[in-house]
Amino acid sequence: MIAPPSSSVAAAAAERLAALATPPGALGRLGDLAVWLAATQGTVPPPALDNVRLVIFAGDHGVARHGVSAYPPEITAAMVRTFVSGRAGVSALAAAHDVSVRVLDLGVDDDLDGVPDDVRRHKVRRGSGAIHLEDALTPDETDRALAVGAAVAREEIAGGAQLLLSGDMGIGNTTPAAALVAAGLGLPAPEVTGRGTGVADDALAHKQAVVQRALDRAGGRLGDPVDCLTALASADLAASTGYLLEAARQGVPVLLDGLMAVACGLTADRIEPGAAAWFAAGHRSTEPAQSLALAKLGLEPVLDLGMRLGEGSGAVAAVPVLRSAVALLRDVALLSELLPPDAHA
Ligand SMILES: Cc1cc2ncn([C@H]3O[C@H](COP(=O)(O)O)[C@@H](O)[C@H]3O)c2cc1C
Ligand SMILES: O=C(O)c1cccnc1
Repeated sequence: MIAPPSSSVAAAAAERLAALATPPGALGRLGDLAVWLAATQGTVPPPALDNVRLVIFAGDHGVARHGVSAYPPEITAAMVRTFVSGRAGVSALAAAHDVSVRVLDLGVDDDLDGVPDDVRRHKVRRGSGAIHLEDALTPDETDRALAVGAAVAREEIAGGAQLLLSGDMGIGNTTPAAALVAAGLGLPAPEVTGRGTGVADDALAHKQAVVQRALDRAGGRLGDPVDCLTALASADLAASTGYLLEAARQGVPVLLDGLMAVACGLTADRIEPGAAAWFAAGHRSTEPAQSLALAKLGLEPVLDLGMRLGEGSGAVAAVPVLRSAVALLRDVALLSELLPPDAHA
């Protein structure tokens, strides 16, 4: 069981919120976020969020060669190069909101020649198994990927991260992510499977069948979250899970993104219950499994913009809202400062 953010700091933050020169409740969810951020940072008011870091976990998925995505797997390596050159969707958002971006290859099916060593040196394997036919990983690869993710979280925390974000890149990855959510929630494939990059109706029906075959193949292992990573996930999703788990263990808050981040967050909370108390949800994705998993974790998304990009983009887009919450709890006067002591109602 992972210890939750400090309840005494949360109480002190709620007291300050109630004393601000605003009507009670007038800040809506910004007030709730400010209290949560204060509790996770351990101080009232919380510090300005100057050090926000995104790590993108990249990898290929054997299932992507089986008609589950609207795009070919070669896009994965091409997008890793695009993150490195700072020209992806999430790069634009991160630059606009002063969020650092680090991309790591856990399982891209390409050598990524010429890409910086920090990106390449975390590779666990080239491509993960096609989950409807075989396990994604060996148990040893799962353990290694979890350990890589945890080590990366510790590195980012040692670098001063006040808030961590995780992003994903891997054509086909909405299929294993949906399977992880189905396993965690005990739901059948049709309820969790979405269109990902935008597959048409016939491909969606096929994708549902693929997810169901993967769940049936995993069988008795669905109750064990680490076994689920081995059977149903991938090196990149296992590493992302290890990263989220370690952030929670270290008491550093995480802003989750879309389906992949939330599927990994759900898996992290299954591995060590209580992890989700350190997570907030950046946005609501169009993928049904993401909303189902958020509901299970008790997380209400900050934004609901119809986004379905991944890469960490929905989390980065929500960072200014979290900074707004902090600014209010830090910088607004107290009602008691406005009025002489005997003028209170
Ligand atoms: C150009 C491009 C950039 C992306 N950036 C993130 N994704 C997103 O789409 C993929 C998941 O959807 P599916 O399971 O349908 O393949 C992942 O790579 C995810 O990060 C992208 C997809 C494409 C095509
Ligand atoms: O939920 C997401 O983040 C998502 C959805 C579709 C495709 N890529 C990512």
